[in-house]
Amino acid sequence: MKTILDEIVDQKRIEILEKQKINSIEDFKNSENFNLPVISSKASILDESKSGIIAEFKRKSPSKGFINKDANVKYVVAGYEKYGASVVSVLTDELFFGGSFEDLKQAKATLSIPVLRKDFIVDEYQVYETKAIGADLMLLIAECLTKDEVYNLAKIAKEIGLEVLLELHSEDQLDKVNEFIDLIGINNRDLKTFHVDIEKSKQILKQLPKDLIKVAESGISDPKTVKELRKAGFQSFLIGENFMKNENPTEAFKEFVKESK
Ligand SMILES: O=C(O)c1ccccc1NCC(=O)[C@H](O)[C@H](O)COP(=O)(O)O
Repeated sequence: MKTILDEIVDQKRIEILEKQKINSIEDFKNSENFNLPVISSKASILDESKSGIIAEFKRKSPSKGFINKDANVKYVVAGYEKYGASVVSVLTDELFFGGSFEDLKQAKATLSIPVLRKDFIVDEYQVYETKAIGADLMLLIAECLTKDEVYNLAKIAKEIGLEVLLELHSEDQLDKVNEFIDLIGINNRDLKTFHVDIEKSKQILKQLPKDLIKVAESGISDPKTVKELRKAGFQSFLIGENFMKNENPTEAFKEFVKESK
């Protein structure tokens, strides 16, 4: 039976074929943003004046449906930066997450901290596209890529100046880590069942390469969990729904940061 992740990846491949009729990789290389320097997420996360949190702008999700459909991207991300986010993550998938390139472009135009393109990257076309829309950091999800695919996509990303966050969900994906990866995320959410288990992050942590920045991802809703995960060795925390489910995500973020110190 097809999982939601399979469905998302199938849809991505359809979208790529359609997009290739409109823009080529050459077009991306000639675009305005392509040669602009990226802002380093590694440096921003290691900057102790910030919270270590990668705060996410997320309108809806397959696990929860609509979260905050009409949120104002500029307002929300400006608040994230003001109250101490290290990086802002923006969903760019439209069908399953209600995101868009426009959301990411508006976020980028508002912020001086790095922006993560949160999407399902399965083809080199999307890597060039990620740079062209102005992202600083790109996500690769080990669960939907082979070891060779992770290697090739991350290598291209590095060649064009992007930083790469590789997301793992289990120990058996550790062999997909390579020299082009900058940050490793452990996703607490099983992308097949949507079950969230915070212990997942801690279990895999000890086996991760020492020199890479470690990000605990998904299902974090209690500032105490951040304290716990920081103590265990995580430097960063990717959190979306817990802020976006509020009418004012910025206020929720501000309070959360205060309590997670
Ligand atoms: O969020 C989902 O339902 C989801 C389903 C299938 C694939 C990916 C999914 N989420 C993407 C993410 O990585 C999360 O948005 C991110 O880690 C933040 O999680 P949360 O704090 O739980 O919103």
